[in-house]
Amino acid sequence: MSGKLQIIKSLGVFSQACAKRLEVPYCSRQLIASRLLSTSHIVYLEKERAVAIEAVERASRVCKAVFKQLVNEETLTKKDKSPVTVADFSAQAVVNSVLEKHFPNDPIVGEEDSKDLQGEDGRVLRERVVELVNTAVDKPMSAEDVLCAIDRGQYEGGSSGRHWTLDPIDGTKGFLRGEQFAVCLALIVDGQVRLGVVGCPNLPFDMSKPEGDKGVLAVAVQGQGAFQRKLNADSELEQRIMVSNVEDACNASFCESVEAGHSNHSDNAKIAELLGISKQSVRMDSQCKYIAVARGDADIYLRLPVDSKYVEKIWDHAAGNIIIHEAGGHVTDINGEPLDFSKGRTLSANKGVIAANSNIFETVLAAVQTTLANKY
Ligand SMILES: Nc1ncnc2c1ncn2[C@@H]1O[C@H](COP(=O)(O)O)[C@@H](O)[C@H]1OP(=O)(O)O
Ligand SMILES: [Mg+2]
Repeated sequence: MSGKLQIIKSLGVFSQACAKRLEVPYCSRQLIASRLLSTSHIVYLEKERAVAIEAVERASRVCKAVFKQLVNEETLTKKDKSPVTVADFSAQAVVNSVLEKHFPNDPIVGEEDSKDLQGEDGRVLRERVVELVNTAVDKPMSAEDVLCAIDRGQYEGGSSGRHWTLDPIDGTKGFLRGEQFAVCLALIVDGQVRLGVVGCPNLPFDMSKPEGDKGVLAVAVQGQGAFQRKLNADSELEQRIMVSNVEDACNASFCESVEAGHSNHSDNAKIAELLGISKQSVRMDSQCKYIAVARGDADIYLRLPVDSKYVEKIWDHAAGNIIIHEAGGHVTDINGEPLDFSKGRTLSANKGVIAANSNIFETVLAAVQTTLANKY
């Protein structure tokens, strides 16, 4: 069989999904095939994309169930961190077991390990996690299976081969406040992020209707654009998302961490002043900020260091980074360097993060560098 024919045959299983993303009606397989053949990278990572979406949707369902309980539960004070801990471990076990089923040889850099769930000290937490995980997987998992699944996340990362990186709940503070949090999964190949999926269970689907449907799944594969769909909805319909087209930085709006301990609010304020920005900044926890910029809800994401010691982790940025790029935006650190995901579990070659649309990026970077001159 010729190479061309082989590609067309292999299109059978996913041509409908591709049609959705190409924004063409689901039409003849031949038409889709001709489009795919003319841009052959579009078929790249199709299975990985589908599996990552499934994993993030399952884990998001688990997190959302705990989140709802936490928000409604009167007996739990928000100071009790155990619900988010249970959801965090459970989400990592669920994602890792989905990945293991489909890609048993792929290592995973995950935020959590099973230490706190071991032995008699970890028994209560372990039992709660095992029960929750079993609400979200097809095949029952024993306590041992769950601990093993969590510990598949201990890979050290690096610059060669492929691995996944997972933040099972990014924005735990937002989760506990009843606000934004995200399940974030990315695939890194030879040090480059190729696929990112972010599940935002509490983010309005349409920011102009903040009280409308909540739950967004954002996804991007390198070279294929960024998309959003409703999280855990019956429909798999996807909408292309794009960064804003603001051309003058003074008309832009900032998106920043709620936590002043994660990103320097006072430096952000100085930069806003320098750029002539008068709009109030949007404060939000987690990688939801990347999604807000990727779909034009805000124009600039600044994550400025609060001290010289903190080193960012790859799971906190990989998925958001590719989604911004594929939505037409730009991401670098405060020195204008691309985020380097080849250094292991951390972004040890970078300091801080700046994301914005391409029109204003250079102006924003210059303002950041003027403000932070010689500080880090
Ligand atoms: N000093 C710090 N600077 C930047 N990020 C931090 C710092 N301390 C913790 N974080 C991380 O910020 C992320 C949440 O960011 P955001 O404010 O945007 O929601 C978490 O993953 C958190 O990591 P950890 O979960 O290990 O505490
Ligand atoms: Mg995180």
